[in-house]
Amino acid sequence: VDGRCVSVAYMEKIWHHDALWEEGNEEGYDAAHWNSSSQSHPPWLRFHLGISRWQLYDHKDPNLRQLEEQLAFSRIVSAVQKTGGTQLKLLMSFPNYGQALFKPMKQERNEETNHNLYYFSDFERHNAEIAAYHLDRILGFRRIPPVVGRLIDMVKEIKDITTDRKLARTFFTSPVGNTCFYGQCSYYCSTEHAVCGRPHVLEASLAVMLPDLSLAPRRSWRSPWRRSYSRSKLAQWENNAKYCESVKKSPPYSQGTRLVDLIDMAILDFLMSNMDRHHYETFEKFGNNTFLLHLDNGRAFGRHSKDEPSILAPLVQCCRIRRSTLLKLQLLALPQYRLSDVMRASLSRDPLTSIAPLLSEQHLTALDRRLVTVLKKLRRCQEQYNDSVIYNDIPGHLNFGL
Ligand SMILES: Nc1ncnc2c1ncn2[C@@H]1O[C@H](COP(=O)(O)OP(=O)(O)OP(=O)(O)O)[C@@H](O)[C@H]1O
Ligand SMILES: [Mn+2]
Repeated sequence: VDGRCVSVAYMEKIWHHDALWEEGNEEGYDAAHWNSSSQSHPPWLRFHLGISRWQLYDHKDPNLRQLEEQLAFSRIVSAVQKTGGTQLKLLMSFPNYGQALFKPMKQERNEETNHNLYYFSDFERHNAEIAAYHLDRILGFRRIPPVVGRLIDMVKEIKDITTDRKLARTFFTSPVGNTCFYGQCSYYCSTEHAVCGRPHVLEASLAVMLPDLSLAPRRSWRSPWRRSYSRSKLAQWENNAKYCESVKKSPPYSQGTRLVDLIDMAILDFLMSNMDRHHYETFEKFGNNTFLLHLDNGRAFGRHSKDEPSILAPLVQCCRIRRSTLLKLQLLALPQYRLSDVMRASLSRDPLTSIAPLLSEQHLTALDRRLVTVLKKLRRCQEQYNDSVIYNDIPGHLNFGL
């Protein structure tokens, strides 16, 4: 039983729908002449079919470039608000039936999140979604769906084509003549928090949509290290240094790779300073023995001048790490593979880099500084617990220590 579960359901849907699509085409969409040969599949479908129990896409997946290109350049035929979640998001569709989750630019690249703002009131950043995808891939996790940056014509690609009346009604022209809209959502969807173009061009992130929930249902898990979303209360893990002991004993953390996967996620979040990881998701069909989806990274990369050590609590309190992750971190700490350099190079392939680098140099420097911190914490772990720190997911690998 491997990745096929998602795939089989998908193939069934495609085969059922082929006939329909070839008969009458919806407006703006291409005729779908797909068959069981993957050569005829559009990139988003190849992405869906390639999702496995262990990762979203393969290390050397040749489809990734094509998928990114589709997200960046394919014509947008539909844009409607996506319900669920707290901040404004749009669901965009392409002529080949591919779909993407759109998040608009709300903050300038060099702006740091206000220090008096609680993490749960922070804005989401389009560049954080993009940078998180690159970081996750560089760390070898491949647990974030591909995201690209794109300049959107708010009039031609949203207002003029949307069938979402509620969305269309929130468009207005600002005092200086820029096109703005605010949509409907539970936070920041008001004239004061409108998203405005220059004059109607807007930077945004587009993340490829995962397979529909009806085909590949997902389970949402509360993180044991989630923060208290109250200004006055502390969470259990903040008071109890032995907290990990109880987590380790309780399913699903007591078995398989769930705990080290959670620690991987904590390392990713510490590097990009994301305090907002209250939940994570898995594909239901893969059961408990599967990778964790790292969705919703918009609140990462808010501050470069400050690190947030508490994000590393799962690592510090459990003192455990996958060997593959450790080796990757050690590699990225070497001068010739420096994390900041690899990130800069990787991000430079995103179309929005031509407007401005997606992460400022200060954010890149912060990545290197935080990586040193992670390795320091691991060394301290090994002084304390020796060999039990490394979870050997690469059998046959010789142990050279830290
Ligand atoms: N690429 C994706 N494909 C499919 N579904 C997605 C994708 N990214 C996010 N989602 C779903 O959309 C939901 C809302 O997205 P997201 O968490 O980014 O928005 P949000 O407004 O920040 O939500 P919240 O306030 O609950 O954190 C997520 O819980 C997730 O289930
Ligand atoms: Mn969120």
